[in-house]
Amino acid sequence: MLQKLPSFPGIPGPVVVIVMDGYGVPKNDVGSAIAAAKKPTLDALFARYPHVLLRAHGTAVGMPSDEDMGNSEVGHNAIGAGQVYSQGAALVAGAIASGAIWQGEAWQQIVAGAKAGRGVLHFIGLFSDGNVHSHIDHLKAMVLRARDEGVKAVRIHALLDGRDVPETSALEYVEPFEAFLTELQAGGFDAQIASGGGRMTITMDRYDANWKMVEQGWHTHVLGRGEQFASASQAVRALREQHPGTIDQDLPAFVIARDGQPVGAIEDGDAVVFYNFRGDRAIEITRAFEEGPAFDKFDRVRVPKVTYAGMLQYDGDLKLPKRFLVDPPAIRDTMSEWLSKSGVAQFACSETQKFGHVTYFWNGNRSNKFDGETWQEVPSDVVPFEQRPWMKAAEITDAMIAALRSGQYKFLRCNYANGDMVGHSGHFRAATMSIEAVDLALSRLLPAIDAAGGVALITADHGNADEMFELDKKTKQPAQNPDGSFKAKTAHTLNPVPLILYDNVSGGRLGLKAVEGAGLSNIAATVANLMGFEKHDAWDGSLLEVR
Ligand SMILES: O=C(O)[C@H](O)COP(=O)(O)O
Ligand SMILES: [Mn+2]
Ligand SMILES: [Mn+2]
Repeated sequence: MLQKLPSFPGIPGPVVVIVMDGYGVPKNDVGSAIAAAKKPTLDALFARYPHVLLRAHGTAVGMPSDEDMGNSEVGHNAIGAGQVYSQGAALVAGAIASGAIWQGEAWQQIVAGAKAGRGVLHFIGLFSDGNVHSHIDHLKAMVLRARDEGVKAVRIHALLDGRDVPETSALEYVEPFEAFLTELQAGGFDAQIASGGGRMTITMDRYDANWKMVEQGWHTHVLGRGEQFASASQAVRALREQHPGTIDQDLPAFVIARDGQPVGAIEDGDAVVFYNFRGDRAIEITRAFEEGPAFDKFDRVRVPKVTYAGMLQYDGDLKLPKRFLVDPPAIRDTMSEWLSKSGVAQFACSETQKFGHVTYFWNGNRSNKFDGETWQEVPSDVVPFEQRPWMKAAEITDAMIAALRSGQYKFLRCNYANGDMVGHSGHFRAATMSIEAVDLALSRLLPAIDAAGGVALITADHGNADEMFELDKKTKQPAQNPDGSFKAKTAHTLNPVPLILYDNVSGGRLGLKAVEGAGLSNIAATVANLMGFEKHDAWDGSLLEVR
């Protein structure tokens, strides 16, 4: 049980944490869909309520360096755990640098598995240096090590990014990598890219939103079925010509073939490493490889008997995958666990695309609930979100209002996906509308919090819609394409995020302290204090000021 604060009994009603996914605060408003949006509710919040800025990127959320942007996993982990853990990106880089990864049983089984079969080791994963789900340097290190350990053939199944890195940057990764593999071939080692496709087209679905993507990925990587090309760089060029204006993340699948035969279908006796370290978009394909005949998400046609490993364990409760190369961060003492132990009934809600963020990531990458938690998922549309920038903001709000009115919950949390999911599309106008949808939602939700005698902390997990164009490094103005159009930016930003205390119950007693270096990990303690609890010892400090 958390201890009671001696000096403050807590607010009368519930505490609500509202995460506006992808809502950063930029230094200047050039290219900010947030600045361009009509958002009277948010404007009033910033004008009239206590607020501070929080760090949401780099080392403040456990990334290797302050050059690394934040992302939903590390952001929600930090909010939910109240602590900063070294995250997958840093853990994998460290395990490679120290060599610990090669000593691990999982890597040794992968190499032994490949050698015992046809001698083929496959790597499937996101092909960029975005460092959100994966890093291409990790892939390179594994290819080299496999060669040094005597694996005969490596096949790479490359998911094109354009979402955590510039939107049409695929060839900047593919071409040097092809050259790198060609050099290795000279030594008699057979390494090739075997298949691929845009990450939003195949394989990397999340939270059961669209298993068709995974089915298509299985057909591409495992069965070797699909449109054939001679190389990955040729595939990218040809597909761009066939689908003008399509950015990397949305490019169709491709298969590399010689004489009509796929060069890297996955067969019995092969070894497979899914080299993404982040779990949300790795779980479904992992299930397809690991589950037995009861698997019913799609018809796998053929299920090769392979030695399979994930880069990390993606779900600690489901033990998924069974074999993994690097231990995930051991996230302990989360806010949900300790509020649960303190008898606080908790409600969590988002739409499918962010549902796991506000439940599984929030709870330290665990898919099981703590006692007293209720989770509500609003099904997301399965469309490109620039076509529906309002997404399910209204329905999430309905669910939150109903939960508040029920009087059952002392702590509620939700995630509005809009700024992030629409921000990733690179569509400026749609992104402004996405922020307007969140603003409208807040205008309905906040009065319901007042009616319940509660307060809200309104924040975000990282930026996205706050910078919709790549900025020229020198001029800080939007960079231009040769045809004069602006270069859209689809990735997250390095900007801080707001923390607003919406409080109409304390009569002005409550405020927020501006603390140098404060970040997302300071929210849990702030929530605890608002409820009249001391923070857990493991949590970073509270920002609540009680006058
Ligand atoms: O998975 C994604 O959609 C992006 O790589 C990162 O977005 P998220 O961290 O906000 O989910
Ligand atoms: Mn996010
Ligand atoms: Mn995002």
